[in-house]
Amino acid sequence: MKIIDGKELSAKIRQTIKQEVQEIKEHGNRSPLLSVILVGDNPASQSYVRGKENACLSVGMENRTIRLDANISQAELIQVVRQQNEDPDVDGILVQLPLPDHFETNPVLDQISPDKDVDGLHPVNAGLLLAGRDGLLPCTPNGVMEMLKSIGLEDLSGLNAVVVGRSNLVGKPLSLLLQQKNATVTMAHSRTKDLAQICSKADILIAAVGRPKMITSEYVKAGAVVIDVGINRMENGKLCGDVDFEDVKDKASAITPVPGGVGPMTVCMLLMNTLKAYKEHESYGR
Ligand SMILES: NC(=O)C1=CN([C@@H]2O[C@H](COP(=O)(O)OP(=O)(O)OC[C@H]3O[C@@H](n4cnc5c(N)ncnc54)[C@H](OP(=O)(O)O)[C@@H]3O)[C@@H](O)[C@H]2O)C=CC1
Ligand SMILES: Nc1nc(=O)c2c([nH]1)NC[C@@H]1CN(c3ccc(C(=O)N[C@@H](CCC(=O)O)C(=O)O)cc3)C=[N+]21
Repeated sequence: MKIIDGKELSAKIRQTIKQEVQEIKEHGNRSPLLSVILVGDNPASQSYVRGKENACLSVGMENRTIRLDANISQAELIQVVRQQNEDPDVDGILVQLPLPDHFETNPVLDQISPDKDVDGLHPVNAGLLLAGRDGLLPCTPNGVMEMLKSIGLEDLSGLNAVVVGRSNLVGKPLSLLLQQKNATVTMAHSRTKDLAQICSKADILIAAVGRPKMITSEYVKAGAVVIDVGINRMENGKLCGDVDFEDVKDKASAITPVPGGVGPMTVCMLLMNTLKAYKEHESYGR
């Protein structure tokens, strides 16, 4: 069984991003800039945002974190998003989710200019993905595809993929990307009947649910590739995936760990999207 090391793979990809950023700056151009908007003081969100700041630093990109009080209004938050849209130095805008309860998420995300939507969550980018056209892809799904590519799974013709979870952030876009690569995709969710039986037909099994260790060996076909997107914080403070790693590892042909799996790839794809947005911005000479 092979462990797909997301930390190692993301470090490798970050290295190429770093080189490109360096070349950009050596030619006297401005640096790509990611702007992260954090509302409130949710500890998990704060830690993710620090992770994004460090990632930008590690590749020499500029980073701006806008920390806002949890009590600001929806209108005030939208004003901040608009300022970032209008700022020509800003290539990428990310509104850290979840927002505090009194905000409506979709109307806020809808305000992000699609060309700066490095999370790939704006309806325009979601629509481009659905249509199989070029746009900014959501980071976690894109990171999973990179992990599959790294073990030689690029064309998925003839393979069955089962994605457990159908969120707009992960399950739904990932299902589309897998299908684009010619996998035969099943999207499973909380209303799915006989989940274990369906999962056990998968050559590629993806867990994006948010239930610690729910995927045990009975869900897994011998030799399957198992990708664990879940990030669950346990009472002891440790992170745990949706897959019961110890139980599944000897049955799978390849498996991603948590931590050190999909999480670091997500952050890496965010940098890649910011660089992509930068290139688009520069070539259109705004
Ligand atoms: N590694 C990373 O970078 C990232 C990790 N995550 C993690 O991935 C996980 C999923 O995130 P996200 O998609 O945002 O979560 P959501 O809560 O938005 O979606 C969860 C999905 O799982 C389904 N589900 C819930 N319970 C079951 C069940 N018992 N059996 C089958 N399906 C079930 C839900 O079904 P239904 O639609 O019917 O409700 C839903 O589609 C979380 O642990 C999250 O922390 C998220 C983003 C990035
Ligand atoms: N607008 C928005 N976009 C997101 O992409 C987004 C979000 N909001 N809100 C929360 C989720 C979650 N998410 C993670 C990113 C990195 C790790 C990550 O790097 N995890 C490390 C461990 C980090 C640690 O130790 O805490 C790992 O798995 O090895 C995890 C989870 C992005 N999300």
